[in-house]
Amino acid sequence: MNVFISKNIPSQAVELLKNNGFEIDINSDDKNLSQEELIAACKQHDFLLNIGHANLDSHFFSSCPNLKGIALASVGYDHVDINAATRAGVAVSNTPDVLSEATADIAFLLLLAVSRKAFGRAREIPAGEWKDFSFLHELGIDLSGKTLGIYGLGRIGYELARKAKAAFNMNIIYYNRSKNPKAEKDLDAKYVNFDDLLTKSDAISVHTNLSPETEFRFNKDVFKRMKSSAIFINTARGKIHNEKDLIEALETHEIWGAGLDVTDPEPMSKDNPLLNMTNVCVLPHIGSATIETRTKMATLAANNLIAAAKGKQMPQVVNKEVYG
Ligand SMILES: NC(=O)C1=CN([C@@H]2O[C@H](COP(=O)(O)OP(=O)(O)OC[C@H]3O[C@@H](n4cnc5c(N)ncnc54)[C@H](OP(=O)(O)O)[C@@H]3O)[C@@H](O)[C@H]2O)C=CC1
Ligand SMILES: O=CC(=O)O
Repeated sequence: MNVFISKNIPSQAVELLKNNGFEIDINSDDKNLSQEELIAACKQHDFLLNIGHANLDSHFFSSCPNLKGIALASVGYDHVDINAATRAGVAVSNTPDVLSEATADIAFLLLLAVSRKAFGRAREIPAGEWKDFSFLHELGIDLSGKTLGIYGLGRIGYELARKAKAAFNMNIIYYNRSKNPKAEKDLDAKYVNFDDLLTKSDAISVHTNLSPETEFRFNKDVFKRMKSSAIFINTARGKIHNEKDLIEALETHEIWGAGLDVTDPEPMSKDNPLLNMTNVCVLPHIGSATIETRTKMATLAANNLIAAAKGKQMPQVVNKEVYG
């Protein structure tokens, strides 16, 4: 069995694959591969351990007839045409749970940083703008006792809610398509409709997957309905908010601030106006980027491939129907 690994991963996961009899080829340049480069590599391989969000569509699957399984080193799989994978007989797995804490930490970091304008204030130092102590210059807002609205209270949303409750005693409200009884019991989270989420939250954090229903859900009309003192956080996918509308909402003070770990496109242009706003923090998609979490993600992906190579169901398979 051979596997193509599309970027460098922690050595523990590579060793695990080797010890289980895999022949390994790695894109050790660590550069993003175009779809044609990925196809050229996968044509020769039984399995793909995929890092990153390159589009794996029906053209990809029909061009790689030898491929038997793909282990994604991500929980999100909006970049994969799952129906095309199933039609091609390719099992696809992802990495749920192991990255929930780390990603919630980044949402929490953004929430706190935006509330205190930390990135904007830090930029004053290298710019030579920190002249004197000011009592009223660019003040932040407190989070304690405020209401955190979670759009998509699943695995990561739960971890953020838990942290916000423990650290700031925030009231948690949330909107999903179905209720989350564990969050209601553990955290006293209250289920609300989407309109109440917008009008009652002091901060809204997005944790849904990207889908046709969530794409551009946060747009001009939605930002208008939020409190003018509200903070918008998105660590899920850049396409869930409309960036032009977000910029306008910030410029016209329809909302108070924003924190983003995800943008559309990625990377964001270095000239993007969001990067110069004092009430905005943008990070380069680092939700799961800790040594421990990336090691767990790669190991989980490797274990899925090991199961597949033994003819077993991948434990974290996304398209179970591929097994018939
Ligand atoms: N920044 C980063 O580095 C990272 C980003 N992510 C992103 O975070 C996303 C969430 O991950 P995770 O928490 O594990 O996923 P989960 O599936 O556990 O949670 C997603 C939640 O969104 C809700 N949801 C889905 N569709 C809708 C909808 N149309 N309207 C309202 N709610 C909806 C779901 O509830 P229900 O089904 O009841 O509606 C569920 O509670 C990933 O898909 C990925 O895109 C993940 C990891 C790292
Ligand atoms: O964006 C990261 C993921 O795991 O999904």
